[in-house]
Amino acid sequence: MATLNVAGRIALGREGLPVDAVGRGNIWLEEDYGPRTVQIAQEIMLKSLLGTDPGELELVVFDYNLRGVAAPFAGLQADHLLRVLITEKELGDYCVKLEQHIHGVHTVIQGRQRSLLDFRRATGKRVESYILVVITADMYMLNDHTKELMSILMAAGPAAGVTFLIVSPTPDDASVMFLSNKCHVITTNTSLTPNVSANTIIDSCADLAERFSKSTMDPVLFEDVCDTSPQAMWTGNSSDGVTFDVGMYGLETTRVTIGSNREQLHNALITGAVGQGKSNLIAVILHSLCQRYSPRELELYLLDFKEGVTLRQYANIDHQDYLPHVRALGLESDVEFGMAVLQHLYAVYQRRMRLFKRHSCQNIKQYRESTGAVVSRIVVVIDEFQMMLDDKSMARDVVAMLSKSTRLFRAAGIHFILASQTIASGIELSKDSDIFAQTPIRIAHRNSIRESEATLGLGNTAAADLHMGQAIVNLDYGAIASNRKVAVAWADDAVLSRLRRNWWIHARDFTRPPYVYDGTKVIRLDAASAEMLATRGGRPELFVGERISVGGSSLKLDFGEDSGRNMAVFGAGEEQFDDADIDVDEVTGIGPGATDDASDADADAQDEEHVNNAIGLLQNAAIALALRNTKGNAQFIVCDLTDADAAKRNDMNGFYQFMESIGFPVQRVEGKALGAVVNDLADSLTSRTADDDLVYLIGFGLDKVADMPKSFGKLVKDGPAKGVHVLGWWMKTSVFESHVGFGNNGYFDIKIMLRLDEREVQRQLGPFTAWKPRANRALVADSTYLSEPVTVIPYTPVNLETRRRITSALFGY
Ligand SMILES: Nc1ncnc2c1ncn2[C@@H]1O[C@H](COP(=O)(O)OP(=O)(O)OP(=O)(O)O)[C@@H](O)[C@H]1O
Repeated sequence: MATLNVAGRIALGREGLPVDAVGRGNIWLEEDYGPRTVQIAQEIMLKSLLGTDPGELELVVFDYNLRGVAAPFAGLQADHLLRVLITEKELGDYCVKLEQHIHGVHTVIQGRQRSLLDFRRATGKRVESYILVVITADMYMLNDHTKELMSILMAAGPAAGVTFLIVSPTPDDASVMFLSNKCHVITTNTSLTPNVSANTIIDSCADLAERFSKSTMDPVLFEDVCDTSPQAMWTGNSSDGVTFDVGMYGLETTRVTIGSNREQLHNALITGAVGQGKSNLIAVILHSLCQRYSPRELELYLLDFKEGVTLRQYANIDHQDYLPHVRALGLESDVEFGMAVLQHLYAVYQRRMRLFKRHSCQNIKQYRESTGAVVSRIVVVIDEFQMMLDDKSMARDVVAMLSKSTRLFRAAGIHFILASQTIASGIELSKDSDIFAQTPIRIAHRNSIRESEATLGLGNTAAADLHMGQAIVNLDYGAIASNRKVAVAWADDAVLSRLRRNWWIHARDFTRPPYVYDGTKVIRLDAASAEMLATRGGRPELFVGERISVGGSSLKLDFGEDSGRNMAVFGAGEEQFDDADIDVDEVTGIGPGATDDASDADADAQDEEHVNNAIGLLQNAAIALALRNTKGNAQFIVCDLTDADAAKRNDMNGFYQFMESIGFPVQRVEGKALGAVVNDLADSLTSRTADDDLVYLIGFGLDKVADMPKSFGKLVKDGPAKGVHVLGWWMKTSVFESHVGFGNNGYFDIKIMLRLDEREVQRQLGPFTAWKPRANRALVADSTYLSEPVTVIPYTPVNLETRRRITSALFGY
């Protein structure tokens, strides 16, 4: 239970002069410009602070006369318990804020008590907080507008917890009497001997800051705002939107309904500086939704553009249970996955709208009401969504897609909650942009004035004055009058994880775990083994990697006996690192004395950071072609010109052994013998018959071939239609071009780009192809089967574990 101490009345000086203070009355201390006045003012400030619970009283000081009145209190600034105003303009602006603050306190009290002090006492709750405004100025010199505003504030302030301490001469001057007569006046003649020293103040402030940091926050509990009882679980119907809980506004629970046809609030924006409670709020929103609606009524798509730690626990990673409402989870999302989710939802939107139309309905609510069928609401939460705009080359497309999504998808019951630390710098998200216009729900945690205005609207700086765990909830596009300062509920994971487990137990039989996308995860060929083997014996196919999509399907490419079915991989397959100091044995874990049988040693040896994607692409292409070949009519000829280090790191030995173990021993060719092999293969083309084996000539690191015979051009041109295909990796496209010869570039249908210059990419794939090389990504073009290049997470080189899994899928052991 909260203690509610407040320095409503203090005793001043050695004489113990009683004065009404915090939440009760204003004080006018007549200024005589001597040290005593400052000391008395400081004593009032200190006693107000010490008599009130730590953190419950904020000091705001406008020391116009430079009396140094705030100096010993400086230790409070870090905790936002002291605010210093420097110019008269700042005082004027602050008075406007105070007006809003007092208005807000009145809305909370709703006339149920005469003052905040009485209201707190009656309810026993820490509703709102107190402010002591200290002004040292010759009040008659302030401008009339400020004085008029102050007169209103001084009259209304104390009842709303705002107290003024004015240190100014001549309280009986006609030009200021309308102010001083709202105060208890302490004149210069009052017999008062100050009894606190500057040292006492400094020490007391240090102590106060310490107590404040240790004080239990007395948070609003999740259970206080959301009915977590089993009876309340999944009782909600999402036909007309979904309602989530946020926290307490005074004595009321703040709930927000998103997607209702009546209120027309379809999307939300959440902002807040680092550590001010954004992640906590998202957890509160998600769990209150999941408690209220069953997975049939509500589906979630959750994307995190940061490290994705909070979302991890909603997936069945390292444990069995998962959050059954979630369809897709993006941990460490990237723009491509963000866009893939939006595309996926666009398809859902189109399907739903077609369905509604068939029943002559315009939106989800009408459809549900007229048919009685259940169609879920979909809520998409994108944390740090502004990071989707960081890549300038894609920002325009992302904004267009987000605008479309926030504008259209509502009719299909799809709503967005966009969260961000910072939006002020995003020009694309300026207040006039469509995304903002479609996002009436604004929730702002503490932030800079600029961010507050960016979230709530020009002039609405309320978020700059919040404490951690508080938020301004505004359901009217940020209109100042609609600000509500809400104490956000505290999402204690002990409580939430119990709920999640319970939901899972109830839903595991009719839900699937969410699809989890982790942009940094290493994916290997075994992820596709079921698919690869299901149609074994069918047309030859290459398995390249995982598409960036909801569901993460594999990208496979037909590799049958048709002209052009050759594959070229371009660019560095790994980040260049300075390997001069790196001991290969250390990197691979294979000691000098270790066996040459790398296949056994490799499992832990492949340093995932340093695997080579080009090598992986070729290895995996060969394995997929071999695995799917049930006739046993394929020859694999490999020329590996990579250095020994790369071969070891990417376990070429293990690869050869595996090919042999599945019935396709690899014929290995030295670099100097490659020309002869190429010549022979080219010569053999005319006499090849349908009974001849398919031939796959695979070259790793072909840039090293200085004297590629001219017949290579003939081979790539005429080979595929006769069952002879080339799969090669070149670092440089210029070397590739000189190898294939003039006019033969087009006989490589499949071109895969890794780390190489965008100009080189454009030379191969056309001037409008955008490609920024990144770790763990490849751009795949297939001039026959893909309408445009596709970004994939390429399968990395096979390791022991992958080979075991594939073997067991193949042979059942
Ligand atoms: N409503 C609340 N009540 C009590 N404590 C809270 C509340 N919200 C946040 N906190 C405290 O603040 C800490 C930071 O909160 P949170 O992680 O949600 O901030 P954030 O804004 O998401 O930060 P970041 O952007 O760094 O992830 C929490 O660990 C918690 O201790």
